[in-house]
Amino acid sequence: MQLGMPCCSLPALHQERILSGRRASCSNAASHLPVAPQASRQSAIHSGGHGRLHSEPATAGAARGSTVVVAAAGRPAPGGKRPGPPGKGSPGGPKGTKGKPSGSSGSSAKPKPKAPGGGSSRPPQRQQPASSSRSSAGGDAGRAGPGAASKPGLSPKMPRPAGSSAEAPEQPPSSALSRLAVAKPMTRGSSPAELRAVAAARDAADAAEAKARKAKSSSATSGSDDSAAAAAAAAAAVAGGAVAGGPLLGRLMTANTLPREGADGAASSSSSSSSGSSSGASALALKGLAGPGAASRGPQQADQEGAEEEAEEHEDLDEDAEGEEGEEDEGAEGDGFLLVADEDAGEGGAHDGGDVDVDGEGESDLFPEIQLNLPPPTKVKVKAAEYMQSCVTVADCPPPRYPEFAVIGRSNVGKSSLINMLTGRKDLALVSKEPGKTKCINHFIINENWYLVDLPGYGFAKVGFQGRQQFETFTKEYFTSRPNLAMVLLLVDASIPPQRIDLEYANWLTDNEVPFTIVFTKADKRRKGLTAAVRDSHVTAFKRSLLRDLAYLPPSLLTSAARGLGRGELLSFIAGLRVAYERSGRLEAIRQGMI
Ligand SMILES: Nc1nc2c(ncn2[C@@H]2O[C@H](COP(=O)(O)OP(=O)(O)OP(=O)(O)O)[C@@H](O)[C@H]2O)c(=O)[nH]1
Ligand SMILES: [Mg+2]
Repeated sequence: MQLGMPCCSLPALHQERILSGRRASCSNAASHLPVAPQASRQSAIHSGGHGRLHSEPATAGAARGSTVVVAAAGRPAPGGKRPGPPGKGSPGGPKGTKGKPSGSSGSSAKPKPKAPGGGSSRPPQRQQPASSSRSSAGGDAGRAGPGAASKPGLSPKMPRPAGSSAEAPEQPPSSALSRLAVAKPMTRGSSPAELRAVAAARDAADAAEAKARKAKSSSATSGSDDSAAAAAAAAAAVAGGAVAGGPLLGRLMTANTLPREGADGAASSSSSSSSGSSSGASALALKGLAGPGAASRGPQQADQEGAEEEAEEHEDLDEDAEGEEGEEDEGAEGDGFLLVADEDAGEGGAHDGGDVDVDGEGESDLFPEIQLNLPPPTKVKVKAAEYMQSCVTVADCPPPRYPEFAVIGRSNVGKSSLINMLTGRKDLALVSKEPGKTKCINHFIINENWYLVDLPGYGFAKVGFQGRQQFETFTKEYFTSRPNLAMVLLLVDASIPPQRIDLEYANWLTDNEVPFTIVFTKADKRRKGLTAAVRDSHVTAFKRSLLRDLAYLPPSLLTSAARGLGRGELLSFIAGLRVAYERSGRLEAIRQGMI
């Protein structure tokens, strides 16, 4: 399968003027992803308990979709409601070494180094505090972003209104793109009855699928046509979906009945099929992400592989990161999730969200994870990775010509480090022990055909309310209005228990139909009391907590920027998303000004 091809040359890209505010019109970056949420069950990682997330009435939640989100991705339709930013935002900033603040949306291409936002002894800072970026000139930095904040009904503290299920995203106006992925089975606020219905639907789908497989295998010997069985399975799934969440859910669940790749990589019959039709799409997801077998080889398992490695000081992180320029990524196939090694304590300081209560009673160990219709895993080589610019408004971002992947998470969770690890560059993004380093929307162009974006972290108390508001505002505005945003990587520190602010952020993304994938970080960390098992329990607890609001979990994987763990897996996942994105036609629509 061919990975995304450059639609235009880099020079051309640089010459193009920065897109001027086209935000809200775009429905959603992910809607185009040929994704299909799926209710496959994953074995769970046993953890000791789980978190109790909100104080909100347990509206059981519905599938809010993360799953859906992931799959669906939609952005709130104009006028749609956007719950206010969840947590507290924190400033952050990539390392500024070379470029100039985005604001330079100007036509020019290469950003000039700008004074380090806080810079220090580091080389030229490429990033600048929001307020200083050009966009800020436009008045963005400190203003209440057009995003959520300015929208009615938004509340910076994310608790979503109970019964928000009714907030089902509106269909974006005349979107020429497939909305398959936008389907949102259920939304938060679903009643317990709805949840039970979802569970029943899942069971029905699973049963139907099993039946179809059985029929297929028997037909193989009997020579009978298995299409009837498959159809029956699909029908059953649809029926289940209808019960649980309506037609859309049924549609999504239908995907469940499609052949999918086995956990071990045993390609299913349709693994190479083209996207689009459900029948052709390989219903499988990347190994270890959402596939049925994922469960068995989930993050936890990853631990076992590298569990004994020693943890490293944060400062040494870069040195340990795997991959050098041009290095071929290994492990995209087969090795599944990575990792883990061990080590020391958390950096402290950055969390102010508070641990989530963990109690773990009675929750199922089976985690229903969304399944994406992506191409088979592939090895990815990062041949080129360059810093482009920094800005604080969507209007000042680079032209939306390529699929874009943004990294978000609490301050100090390892966003910039992950970018360096993925690209195999030590100093592409600015890393610091001090929370709040990244302060702008920093664009990096990879292989000249996709963007990686580093964002300010949230939850950094020291920034103060106003500062958090600022960062949150433009960050969320970015999420909800960047037309080419293909996927958000929500980083969650696996070395600490679930943090309320992370859960809130996940809910916010879901509510706003921003597709996201959870990337657990710092899998290598070890300290007293933090063993691989404890780390796994954090991962499990986080997932369980999410399931209190979502019917399905978004894809997730475990990583360690210090060890390079998860690099191949994540690059492969991104490659698949890029292909899906291209096929969706959304980029083309953006290019043609349709979105
Ligand atoms: N042990 C370990 N430390 C890590 C890992 N990833 C990041 N760190 C350390 O965590 C600290 C913060 O890393 P950053 O990449 O700057 O975090 P960030 O999320 O970009 O932070 P802000 O920009 O402030 O929001 C640094 O000291 C890193 O070395 C990891 O995988 N393992
Ligand atoms: Mg950073």
